[in-house]
Amino acid sequence: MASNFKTIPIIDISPLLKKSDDPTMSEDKGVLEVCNLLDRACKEAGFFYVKGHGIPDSLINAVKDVTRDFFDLPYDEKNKIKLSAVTGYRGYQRIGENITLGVPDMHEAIDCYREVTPGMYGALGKSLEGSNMWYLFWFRPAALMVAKPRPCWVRTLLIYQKEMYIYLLFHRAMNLYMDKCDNVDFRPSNPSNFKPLMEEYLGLLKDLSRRIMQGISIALSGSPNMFEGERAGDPFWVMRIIGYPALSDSTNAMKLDNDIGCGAHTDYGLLTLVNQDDDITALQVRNRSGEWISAVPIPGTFVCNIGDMLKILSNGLYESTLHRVINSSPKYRVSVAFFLEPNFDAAIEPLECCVQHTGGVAKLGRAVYGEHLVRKVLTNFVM
Ligand SMILES: N=C(N)NCCCC[C@H](N)C(=O)O
Ligand SMILES: O=C(O)CCC(=O)C(=O)O
Ligand SMILES: [Fe+2]
Repeated sequence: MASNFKTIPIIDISPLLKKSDDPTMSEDKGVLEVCNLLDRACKEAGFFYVKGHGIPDSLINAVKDVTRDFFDLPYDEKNKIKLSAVTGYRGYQRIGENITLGVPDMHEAIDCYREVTPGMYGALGKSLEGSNMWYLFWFRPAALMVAKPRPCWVRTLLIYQKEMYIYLLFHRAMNLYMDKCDNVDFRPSNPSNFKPLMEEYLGLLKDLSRRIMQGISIALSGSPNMFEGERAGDPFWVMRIIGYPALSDSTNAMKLDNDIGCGAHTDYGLLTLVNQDDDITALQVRNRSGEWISAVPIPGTFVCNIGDMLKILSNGLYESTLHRVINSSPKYRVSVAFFLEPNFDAAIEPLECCVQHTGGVAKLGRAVYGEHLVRKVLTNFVM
């Protein structure tokens, strides 16, 4: 239900954050003002900037710096944490590996997901089983061999599932071991603070996005905790660490054929928070008449947008707006997108309060979030 918006609103959410632990928050005047602004933004654009979010600028910038450091590494180094089916689709994807609308995207990225342990979500979660790859392991190939198909006599002993289990345990043990060994020879120094920095950031963004969801609950005339419990009380999350080559980057032959950093798409979950480079305008948002409106960087803010699951929950009152990225600047652009999602196994359907606000009929069908995500992930890559 997006409108013909020309600009993306900026919302100071500090009054909402101040009251997020207060059970009577929905009676607070300051909170209600923020919720009104959220409601308008979610109806009109499905996009807004948030300021007054409390995440220090120094951390926001350090996350982008470490991202740039990673993508500056030679390709062979980056590929040591290569994304594949075996890693649960976590890790590094080179330029052109992610596909949108059938076209290779001109970005490279590290995809991270909440850890999925073997059997955690049964068959639904199988393809995403794994934990994130924060280190460039020189002994990772050895770990991968544990999970690779073996000669027949071994295969009869170790069926794929067992191999996977061993691999995941090994991977986790390596992570624990690496955490303990600061500055030991084999520990890559590139970038040395990658994991602790990203994990600190993740922790804060999970918390922040859940608090914004409280505001959205109130905006939808529900209780502040409408998204807790079975819907998103144990939320899944996704983080994409992304780099977009500069227009003039002649090292990238594919760039000649396609200048789209990321093709037009909607996000899959509830709410996305994008931390983008301050000096390059590249993210574009589509309004109802099909015009592309730039989400010009505003330092110190996050660009926030609605995902497919919140569109369903709101019975279409809020739009998961199409957006794309085109980096036509002569500089390499980085962004880090955090996605708050529902519980992995949540069955998502229009909320009663939203059905009432939209003519009394459920316009959108039910979806199991994990199925939606897995369907997307499995069609996003050529491998
Ligand atoms: N989790 C998110 N939003 N990922 C977006 C990735 C880029 C779009 C993807 N190839 C697609 O076609 O959906
Ligand atoms: O890089 C950006 O600004 C946005 C990225 C994005 O839309 C996504 O990864 O879903
Ligand atoms: Fe997106």
